Amino acid sequence: MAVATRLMGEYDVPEGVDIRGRYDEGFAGILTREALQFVADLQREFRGHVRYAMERRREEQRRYDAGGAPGFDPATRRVREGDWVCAPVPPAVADRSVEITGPVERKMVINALNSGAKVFMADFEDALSPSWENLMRGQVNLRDAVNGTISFHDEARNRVYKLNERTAKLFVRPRGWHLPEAHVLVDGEPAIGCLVDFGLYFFHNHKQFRASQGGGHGPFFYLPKMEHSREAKIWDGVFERAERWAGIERGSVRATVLIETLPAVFQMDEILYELREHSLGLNCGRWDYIFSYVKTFRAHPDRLLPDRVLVGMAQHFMRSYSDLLIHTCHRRGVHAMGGMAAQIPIRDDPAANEAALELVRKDKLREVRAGHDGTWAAHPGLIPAIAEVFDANMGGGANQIQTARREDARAITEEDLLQPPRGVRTMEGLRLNTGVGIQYLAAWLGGAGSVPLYNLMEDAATAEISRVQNWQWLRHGATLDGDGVPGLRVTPEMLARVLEEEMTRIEREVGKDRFQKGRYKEACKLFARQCTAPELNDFLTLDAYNHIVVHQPKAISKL
Ligand SMILES: CC(=O)SCCNC(=O)CCNC(=O)[C@H](O)C(C)(C)COP(=O)(O)OP(=O)(O)OC[C@H]1O[C@@H](n2cnc3c(N)ncnc32)[C@H](O)[C@@H]1OP(=O)(O)O
Ligand SMILES: O=CC(=O)O
Ligand SMILES: [Mg+2]
Repeated sequence: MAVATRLMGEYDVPEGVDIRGRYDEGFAGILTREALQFVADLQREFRGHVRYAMERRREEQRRYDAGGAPGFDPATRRVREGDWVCAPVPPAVADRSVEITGPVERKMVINALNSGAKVFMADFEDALSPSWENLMRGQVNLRDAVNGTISFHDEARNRVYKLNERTAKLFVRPRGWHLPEAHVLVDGEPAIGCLVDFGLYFFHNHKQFRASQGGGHGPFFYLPKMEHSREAKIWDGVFERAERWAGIERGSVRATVLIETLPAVFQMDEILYELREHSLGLNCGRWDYIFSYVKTFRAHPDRLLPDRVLVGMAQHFMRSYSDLLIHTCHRRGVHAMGGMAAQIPIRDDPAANEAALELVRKDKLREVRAGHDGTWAAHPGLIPAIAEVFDANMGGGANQIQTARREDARAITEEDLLQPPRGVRTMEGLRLNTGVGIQYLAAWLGGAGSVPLYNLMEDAATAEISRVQNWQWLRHGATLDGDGVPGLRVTPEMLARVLEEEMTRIEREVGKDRFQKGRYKEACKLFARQCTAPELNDFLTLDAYNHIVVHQPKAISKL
């Protein structure tokens, strides 16, 4: 009988699975044979559906490129007009007034769970650079967090971090459908990243989570970047498959879907319908939504965006999206979550800090008055101010699902949702996009997926806006109409000059040493290539991902 020999320093994998990431004993506790079998089964069952859904995305984009636009689908009118509701919200998460988000980094996980927020969304997505190390450490951190054993020793400060008695409820955001996981091969192909994230987390945590956090429900998830209800249907199938495997009740797993692509705003009822037994509502992912507006209309020169800083929630198309999302969720009996204000605390300047806090308060006041049931905080320092605004304006309830029906939003039309944002385009806008884009990418290549830049939080979604806006302005030779210089158009020469000047400025700001040690030059090259590509690439992180994949050679010594 043939006996498979496992080499020392090699993961114990089931048939058809190959792990190409670094071996680590801690990671091996996550990448067990049984867990990998579960992940491989998910891949095999759903990869065909995902491939088809991605092909349909490309097909739709070709239609938009030919002059079309997204809209409500006449074929699903009955779903939109029907009187169905989603499964009731589990009591454990009825109150989600403040949710903190952050990457799955060990200290941050502890800080976020202790932050006083009702929910912590642990992020494998916009806030994480998906290197093998980050992903696997993230899984270890989440397992330890769910088990309640997580701790962290900050040696520099000689401070030990542990969980408080009361912690936020954990939601996990896996990557989007489009991202592969190059370190996990199933049947010779890179795995679908989000099924690795979901599968490993679910496998190791479902039991403990339901007992300690979910009150019999859970685990809970956030689902990013979907464009169509068929993609939500795949997730529904994944959840059902996981529930059957675990022998738990159908509808235990719950998820909030981010509405953060322009096509998805026309599919909100349909998305909730597909997930109606597993739904925990929708969230306004405003930053990716802006990115998606540019991407969807990349071939439409009449829809050029103004400066990034001017595309806020006060723009008609953004307000319409948030209002319709609230109406849709409340009609279906689930949470309508608000989004992320980009401001973060400014430690060394009290006046600037107060001004930033005031902007956050204003944004949150708009959200709660509009009817949102909760919102996101990027930083623990913002939680008291955000909680105060929500507590004072939610009428004493855990949420506004029954009290803020927003029937007026029924009148929102396709034109409202597509109306181009207003404002000027400036050289300063081009510079800011460029400087932020390069610095973010340099951080991402170095392993940090969310960073503070010029007192704002930047992550993959905000960086995408910078990239696609530069691309759009260049592609269509946009006129910079806010600088008082008539006829100033964005050209390849202008962008090349701005790239060079921004690199000089970044070097000055971060210092020669950090500049040399950092990955700024590589980031600049990548960012420039993305901004000048003849065809707009779908995702910055897809191109950049190749730069962070590290395949390990096979181990050599025997067990
Ligand atoms: C578009 C979207 O998708 S939004 C959602 C995705 N983006 C995010 O989740 C961004 C989350 N925020 C962050 O990552 C961070 O706040 C940053 C990178 C913007 C700033 O982080 P820092 O520079 O570390 O901030 P700062 O130095 O002020 O941190 C102070 C303390 O707060 C902690 N902290 C800051 N943000 C967070 C957070 N989101 N969650 C948990 N802890 C946090 C830090 O770990 C630090 O802890 P310590 O005092 O124990 O060392
Ligand atoms: O994920 C959130 C967003 O705004 O993008
Ligand atoms: Mg997003």
